Amino acid sequence: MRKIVIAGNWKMFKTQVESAEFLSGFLPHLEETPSVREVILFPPFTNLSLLSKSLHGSRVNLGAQNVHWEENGAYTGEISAPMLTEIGVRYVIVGHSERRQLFGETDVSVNLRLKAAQKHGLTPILCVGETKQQRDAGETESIISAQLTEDLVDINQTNLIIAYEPIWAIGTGDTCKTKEANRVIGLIRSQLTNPLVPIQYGGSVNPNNIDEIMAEPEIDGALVGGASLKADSFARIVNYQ
Ligand SMILES: O=C[C@H](O)COP(=O)(O)O
Repeated sequence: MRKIVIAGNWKMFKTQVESAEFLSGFLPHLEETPSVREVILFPPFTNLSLLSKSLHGSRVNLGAQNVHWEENGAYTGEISAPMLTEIGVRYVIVGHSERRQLFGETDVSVNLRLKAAQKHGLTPILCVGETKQQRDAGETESIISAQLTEDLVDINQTNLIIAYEPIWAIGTGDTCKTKEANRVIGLIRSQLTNPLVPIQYGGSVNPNNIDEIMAEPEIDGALVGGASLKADSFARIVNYQ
């Protein structure tokens, strides 16, 4: 059985006060959540310590939005895996398209980050996906295949989650059709050596489309941006039917 993983990526949103407000609205809803669903929050780095304490004893896991491959060094603005594990972080997003497009991360550095995460016992969520231009040119499969080939060199597939995030669907309200997301996720799975790797869909997931998305057989969860910022909205997603 593959794991179901529902994750909220807060990106650069929420102060500590706002995070605490979110938790007081969100956590009570988890009493209804089936225990097989893994729930993860990815706040900004500045909120990790606070959430680590607040989530202690709850069923919500904590994740970071990125990790550097070195354990320490002169890398201004970066955070290392031991710094994250020390405060109770268990998951990390690697290769998000915003990191690739806005901050110049490459498949080479994505691979290094994945290795560092795994070496220190973090479970990475590797993000892959195509742009609108690439999709229109019929390049979806080849782009994703190339990303997987380069990103997964020497990566242990027993401690890995993948998120298929078509870039044109992120933050646009233009969700990928569920059948199409299911098809692409099936293709991703066919390229893996471990058939049990959970593969999420991400891109304009919201309370109105989550039931349909999760009804697809290949889709093992969701990586949610905007709709994870409000307690009621993310609770409805986590408690999909
Ligand atoms: O990491 C999350 C994704 O980028 C999706 O963001 P979104 O749900 O706001 O489209």
